[in-house]
Amino acid sequence: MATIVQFENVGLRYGPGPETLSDLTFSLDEGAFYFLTGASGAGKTSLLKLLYLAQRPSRGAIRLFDADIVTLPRARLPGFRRRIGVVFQDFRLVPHLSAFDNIALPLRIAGVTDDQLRPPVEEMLHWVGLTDRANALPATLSGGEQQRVAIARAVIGRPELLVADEPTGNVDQEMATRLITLFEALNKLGTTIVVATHDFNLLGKVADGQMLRLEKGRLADPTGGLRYPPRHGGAG
Ligand SMILES: Nc1ncnc2c1ncn2[C@@H]1O[C@H](COP(=O)(O)OP(=O)(O)OP(=O)(O)O)[C@@H](O)[C@H]1O
Repeated sequence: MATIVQFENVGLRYGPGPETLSDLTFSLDEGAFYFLTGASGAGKTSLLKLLYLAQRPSRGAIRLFDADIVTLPRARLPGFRRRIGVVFQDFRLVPHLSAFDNIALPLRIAGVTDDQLRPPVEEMLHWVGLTDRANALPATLSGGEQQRVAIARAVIGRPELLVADEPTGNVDQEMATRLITLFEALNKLGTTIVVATHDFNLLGKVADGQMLRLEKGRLADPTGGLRYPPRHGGAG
C-alpha cells in the first residue's frame, strides 16, 4: 500500500518552552482509516495542524502526497491544502453564508457551476439531517448542527485526505454513528481519514480503523507502552 504521509523525528515547539510534539516517526497508508486518541493536551490538534499544513514542524521531516512539505515553497501550499478536507474543532463556518452555501464552498472554489453543485449539496444536507436548515445562517444553528455543516463541507469535495478534530463532540450517539458511516463511505472511495476523538465508542464502529495514541506529545503504542521512549529516560 502506498504511503500518503510520512513523519520522521518530527518535533513541534510553539514558543520558548518544551516541545508540544516530540520524536514523531510514523507513516499513514493511503486509503486507510485512523483514529487519533490521547488525553486532553496530549497534542492531537497540534498533530492535525501539521497534517493539514496549518503549522510547520520545528524539526524533523514530513512528506505528504510524495512531497517534502517542510521545504515546500509557500506559494504551493494552497494547492496542497485543496487536497485536504478539514473538520475544525471550532467548525469555522463562514458566518454570512447559509448552511447550503457553506457546504457548497469547496465545489464553488473548484469551479463547479450552481446548477451542477445543487444535487451534491442537497445530498449532503440530507445525509447530515439538515435539509430543512439549508437556508439558515451558522449563528442560528445549534453547535451540533454547525458541526454537521462543517463535516458536510469537509467531505463534499472528496478530498484525498480528511482530517477531523473531534467531529462528533457535539452530537448524540445516533448522529455520531451516522457521521462515521459517512466517513467510511468516503474512505471506501479512497480518502485517507484521520479522526481525533475522545469517544472510544467511535473506535469500535470502523472495522478497519487503526489507532494512533498520543501521550504527552509522543506517539505511544495503542496497547499501552511508549513505542518511541525518550532516549535519556525522561518522562517525555
Ligand atoms: N498556538 C499555541 N501556542 C502555544 N501553545 C499551544 C498552542 N496550541 C496548543 N498549545 C499547547 O500545546 C499542548 C497540546 O495542545 P493540543 O490542542 O494539540 O492538544 P489536544 O490533545 O488536541 O487537546 P484537546 O483534546 O483538549 O483538544 C497544550 O499544552 C496546549 O496548551
